[in-house]
Amino acid sequence: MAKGLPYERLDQISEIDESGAPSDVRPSVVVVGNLDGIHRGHAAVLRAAVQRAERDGLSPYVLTFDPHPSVVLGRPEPPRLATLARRAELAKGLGIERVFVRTFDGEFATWKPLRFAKELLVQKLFAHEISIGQNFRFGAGAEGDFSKMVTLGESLGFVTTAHALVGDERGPFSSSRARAAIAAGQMDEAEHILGRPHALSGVVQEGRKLGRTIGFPTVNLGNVPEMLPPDGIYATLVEQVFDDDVRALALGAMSIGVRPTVGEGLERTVEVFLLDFDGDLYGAHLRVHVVARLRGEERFPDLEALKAKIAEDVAETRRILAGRHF
Ligand SMILES: Cc1cc2nc3c(=O)[nH]c(=O)nc-3n(C[C@H](O)[C@H](O)[C@H](O)COP(=O)(O)O)c2cc1C
Ligand SMILES: Nc1ncnc2c1ncn2[C@@H]1O[C@H](COP(=O)(O)OP(=O)(O)OP(=O)(O)O)[C@@H](O)[C@H]1O
Repeated sequence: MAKGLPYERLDQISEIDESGAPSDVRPSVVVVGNLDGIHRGHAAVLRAAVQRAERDGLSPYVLTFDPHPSVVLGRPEPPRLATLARRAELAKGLGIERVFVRTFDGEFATWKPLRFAKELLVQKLFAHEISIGQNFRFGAGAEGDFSKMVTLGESLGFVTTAHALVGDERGPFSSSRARAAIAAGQMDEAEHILGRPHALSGVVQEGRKLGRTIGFPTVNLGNVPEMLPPDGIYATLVEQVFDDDVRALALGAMSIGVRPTVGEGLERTVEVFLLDFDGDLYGAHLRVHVVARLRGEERFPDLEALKAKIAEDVAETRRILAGRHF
């Protein structure tokens, strides 16, 4: 496994058949799916798989795909709720032992359900049980479904369990529903679906340092891989991510936008004013949990007016996040 990655890639292995299984694989319960964001429905399937693995003396594994199958199928890639590394971290937090990733390329997209079940699930991952949600589809043209998996298991020697869909009065929780909530700036709805606030991540970059002159220095996050909510101002909880640890850092008032008060045609930035924090964070890896949307981005007549509004945002951030834990 590549150092520092909480998951293991199956790409070469699945293409070079004679190389056999990845090392040290044990008889397993395998949860299969994109699992983007690991929302509450995914979490229920994962927890149930971990319990069954314990009961039956098996190892609980995840098999997921990268990039998202849409890319190969000619559809635009949906914005990511969580990176592969974060998905693996969340799955492991629920008790999953190993997370395997199969590169989803044009060739893999042509695999029939039988080949998928036989070559990947049984021969590589030693699956004795497969755990999926009722709506799971797999194989070329998405022709495989739960009953297909049951039939395949009967001939290949594994048991398939379908977890009842988990949801609320508006329907099952899904990655698409979480994306729609984020796109609408409904961070409480996103949190309801995900079971935790949507999080952005990135490395702190140099900004224009204008924030200092107005009394609100900000950390600028570069290359955020996760889906951004719409431009505007948000109350956030900020953590610092280290190689083997994640630590609470500060409450943050975050601005996403093009800063119309400062200039015309500026690039979009994601920047956070950290409350009660003083220190150098250039190069630090941060995780920003987006709890609530405060307002849209506005163009103020001058920096004094912007400064007064940011002070209000900060007070509002404190109020909203009072008593909230990281
Ligand atoms: C809580 C907060 C709210 C902000 N709201 C706005 C806004 O409504 N309009 C705007 O033009 N810029 C807004 N900004 C962005 C500021 O213009 C920006 O922080 C400032 O220009 C400093 O930029 P710098 O990173 O280049 O130093 C906001 C920033 C923060 C931290
Ligand atoms: N609400 C849910 N309850 C139980 N299981 C679910 C739920 N949503 C998805 N699953 C199961 O979790 C696994 C991974 O699902 P996947 O990430 O592919 O779907 P999804 O969350 O519905 O995403 P999308 O909205 O992009 O279709 C599948 O086995 C799927 O059936």
